Formats: sequence, C-alpha cells, structure tokens
Amino acid sequence: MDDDPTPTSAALAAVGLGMRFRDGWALRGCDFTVPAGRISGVVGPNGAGKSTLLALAAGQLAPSEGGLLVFGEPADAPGPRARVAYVAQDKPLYAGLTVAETLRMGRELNPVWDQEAAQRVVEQGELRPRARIGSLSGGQRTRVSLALALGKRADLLLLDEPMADLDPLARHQLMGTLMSAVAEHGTTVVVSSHVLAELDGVIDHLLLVQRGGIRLAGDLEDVLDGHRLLTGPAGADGPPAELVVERRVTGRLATALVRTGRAGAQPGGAQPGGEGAGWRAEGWESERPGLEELLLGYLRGPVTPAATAGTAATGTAAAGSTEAGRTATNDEKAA
Ligand SMILES: Nc1ncnc2c1ncn2[C@@H]1O[C@H](COP(=O)(O)OP(=O)(O)OP(=O)(O)O)[C@@H](O)[C@H]1O
Repeated sequence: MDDDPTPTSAALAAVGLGMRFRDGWALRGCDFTVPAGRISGVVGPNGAGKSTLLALAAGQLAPSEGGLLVFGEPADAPGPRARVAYVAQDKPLYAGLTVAETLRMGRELNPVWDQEAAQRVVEQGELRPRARIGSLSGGQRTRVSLALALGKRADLLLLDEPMADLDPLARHQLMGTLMSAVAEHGTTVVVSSHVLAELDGVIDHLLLVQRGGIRLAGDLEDVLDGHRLLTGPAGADGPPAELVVERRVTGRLATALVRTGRAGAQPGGAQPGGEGAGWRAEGWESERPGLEELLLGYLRGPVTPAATAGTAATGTAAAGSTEAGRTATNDEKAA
C-alpha cells in the first residue's frame, strides 16, 4: 500500500516531537506520519506515552520540542481542532445531562453533525435517551463519548483506549463502525489499545510506542513483511544479533523474531529465511509473524540504543525501516 509521506497530506506528521512533564520526558525524538484515510493502531506498554501522543494530536497539549502537524497545520491551531474528534481515556461528559441532551449539545456545538450516526451508536447499546450520564456504567459512558465523536463527522478520530471498558459485542460493533466511517467518509482513525487481538484485522497502520519513543511505524503489511519469526534448535548458531528483536529458548527449541533488513534500512541488508536471504541455517524454519507475535516480540525484547537508532519512521512504504527516531533512555527520562 502506498503511503503519502508529505506532511501536508498526512493526517499526522511528527518531527522531533517531544513532551516533557515535571518528572521527565513522556515522549522524545518522535518522527512518524499517519497517512490520511487509514486506521492506525497506537500500541505499547503502560506508561509508554500513547495517551500523551494522542493528547498532543488533539491539541490538548503543546509539544515541549519538535512539532506535530495535523492535516498540515500545527495540532493546536483552530483549523485542525475543528476536524478532529478526541475520545480521551477519562471521557469527560456532563453527569447531569441525559443521553438525549448530550447528543443535542453535540448537534448545537458542531457545525457539521450526523445525528443518525450518533443515534445509531447509542441505540446499539440500548441506552435510554432519558438516562442521566451520571447513572451510566463506564462502558455506557464510553458509548456516549463515541457517539459524540462519530456525530461530529470528524476527518480524524483520536480514540484513547476506547475498548477498555466495552464488552466483547460492543467492541465488535465499535470496530465495524470505525471501518465503515473510514470506507464511507475517508475518516482517519488513530486508536490506542492494549487489546492486540481486537486490532488485528482492523488496523492497517501501526505505531508502536515504547519508553517515550516510536519503535515501529508504518503500513502494517510492510511492517510485518519486514520481520520473520524463526524457529530452530536451541544449541545452534542463531541469526546475527543485530537482526534479532527478541530470542527465547523453550526446551530444545529457540524462537527468534528478526528484522529482515528489507528496504535497505537495517545493517547488512540480510533477509533471514526470506527470499534472497543473507542469513540461512540448516534446520531453522521461517514464517511471517502475526501482529500479536510481532508486538509481543518487541515488548519482550530489550530496548537497546542499537535497536532504536535506525532511520526515522516516516510511515512510508519502506516500512522495513520501522525503527524510528530514538527511544529515550531511562536516564534521559529521569533527567
Ligand atoms: N499530565 C501529566 N503530568 C505528569 N506526567 C504525566 C502526565 N501525563 C503523563 N505523564 C507521564 O508520562 C508518561 C507517559 O504517560 P502516558 O499516559 O502517555 O502513557 P500511556 O502509554 O498512555 O500509558 P497507559 O497504557 O498506562 O495508559 C508516564 O510516565 C506518565 O507518568
């Protein structure tokens, strides 16, 4: 799939983006783009910086360094803010209003309003229009927040952990709704989640945030193509260390997640087990990792300077080059 890396046509374009709070850097040295019309999954461990990234994109925070453009303009400019709908983790709503009054407020506050879309989200959850927001469960309040976001007909939907308190049916409905919004209106969706399995088959773009840096960014298929999952005998020589993201031994078997070095981004350009592989060994099997295998490999593997000092992750088709910017070290975060 072709990504358009030009900042003006991208939904999000970050250059050297950093956010420092009193206790240190939450994000630093982040370079990435999210092309318009994609569903991008923002994943990473607790405290990695995902919410901070989304709040910056929503214009709720101003970067401490670098910049973040939304459709070519600074994220906190009035233009982008009108085109963006943001569902934060704490989902601020007026507890005293009813569901119907909340949607009416959405209609009055937004120049463009899709009552049908908003209504549909509320009705799917069988919410009574007269129910007060304060009397709703956490998942029901999430539903009302999503209804407001979808009613706004925004060009960019920023959803911070929207699935955390939704039941499995509601998650499924939400994913379907997001995919239709993208298909019908060309909406760009940036969604953070810990529920990796829920993102599989839905997202087509990936941002992996780890220790305040962007570890992987790009078209999902390209990112997956840029890696192999190798299985071989535990005692045998494995793939070269510079290609290994994570290696584990279980009994007599070793498994290793490796970068293929495609797109010329990685040292040596070797492609273990792939076509034209620079590294091959007897007895090792090679397969393309799934999304969950890829992400777990990165989350379990060490975050070394060598592993994060690659080329900037631009979100272009050269997503084998997924190592981004650099990841703040613990020392830097504590600085
Ligand atoms: N308003 C704030 N003031 C001070 N520090 C903050 C603030 N918001 C976030 N941080 C810090 O920034 C870092 C990143 O936090 P962030 O909430 O962005 O992570 P996250 O990836 O969304 O985590 P989680 O998955 O747990 O929601 C954390 O160390 C956090 O303590």
